[in-house]
Amino acid sequence: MSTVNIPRLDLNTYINGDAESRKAFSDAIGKAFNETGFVTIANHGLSKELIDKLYEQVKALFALPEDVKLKYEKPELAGQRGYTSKGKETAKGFKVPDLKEFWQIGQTVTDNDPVKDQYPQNVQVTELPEFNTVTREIYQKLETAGKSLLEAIATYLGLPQNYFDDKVHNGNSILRTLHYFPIENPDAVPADAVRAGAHEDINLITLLIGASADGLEVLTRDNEWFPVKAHGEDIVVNVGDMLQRLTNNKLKSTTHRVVNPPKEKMKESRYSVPFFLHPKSGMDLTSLPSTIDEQHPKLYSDMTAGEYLDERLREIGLKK
Ligand SMILES: O=C(O)CCC(=O)C(=O)O
Ligand SMILES: [Fe+2]
Repeated sequence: MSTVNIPRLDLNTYINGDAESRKAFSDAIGKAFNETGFVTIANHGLSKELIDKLYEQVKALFALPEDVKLKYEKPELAGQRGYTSKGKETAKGFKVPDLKEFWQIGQTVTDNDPVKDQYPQNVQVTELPEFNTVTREIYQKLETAGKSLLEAIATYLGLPQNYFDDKVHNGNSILRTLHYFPIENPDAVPADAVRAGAHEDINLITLLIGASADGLEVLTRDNEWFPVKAHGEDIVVNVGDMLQRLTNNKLKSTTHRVVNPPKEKMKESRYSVPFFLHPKSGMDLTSLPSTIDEQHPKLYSDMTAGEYLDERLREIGLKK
């Protein structure tokens, strides 16, 4: 098996570090994003207590009766808020849906904000008030950590440190709480059905809580699947297609998947919570001129983040 550069980086050395530590952090995240598209991050600002509280609520949510969960499903919102039941999302290019159910929480802005109309209201779980509050807190903390990571990436790309700030301020990010449900009858599962089929994320970067549970794998340059292991409460951060597009493939949106457990563990649930960091829909994703040259010809057409998201949601079956 090939070795893969997924370094463990300490975000505190960037946020509170001197110029030299900040540069070292930018260089390391840029190099890893160029080579494998993945890093793990320690000291991200989320305490163990907060993460434990989150998972307690996530488990309680998915343990609600089916009919209660279904009343929160909003196909008219393309699954972007509230509940998405089993069998709804299919990875691009796959025929069989993923073996998962999930709940999504979006951005909240003040009533007079120019982007207010673009964001549907979040769906509140009346049965679990604490679910609503803890996921809001997690959303805000991951958004803050994500902004620092984007600063470091901007520096690596030779852009002003604040390049992404106005683009992601009040952006269209999504917090997804995921339940990969127990498989009661492994023999009845179609051979090609997996927890999450091989895919790339749509957004700029993804911050994932809970990847310490087995199952997440990345596809290496040698076309081999390599397991991602996070230490303790560390989060996993990876490049999405929007950042890959902006950088004309200099930063790689690496294909990843979540495999099914061995047969004897199929009756166990797996939970995870990714935060898909999106910009506002108006962000221009035209590849940066500095990433285009004779060796690296321009690969993508020019599009805004909003146009691109629409195209992708149709491809994965969430938008009709
Ligand atoms: O559950 C995981 O570990 C990863 C989930 C994922 O890749 C996604 O939802 O895009
Ligand atoms: Fe993903």
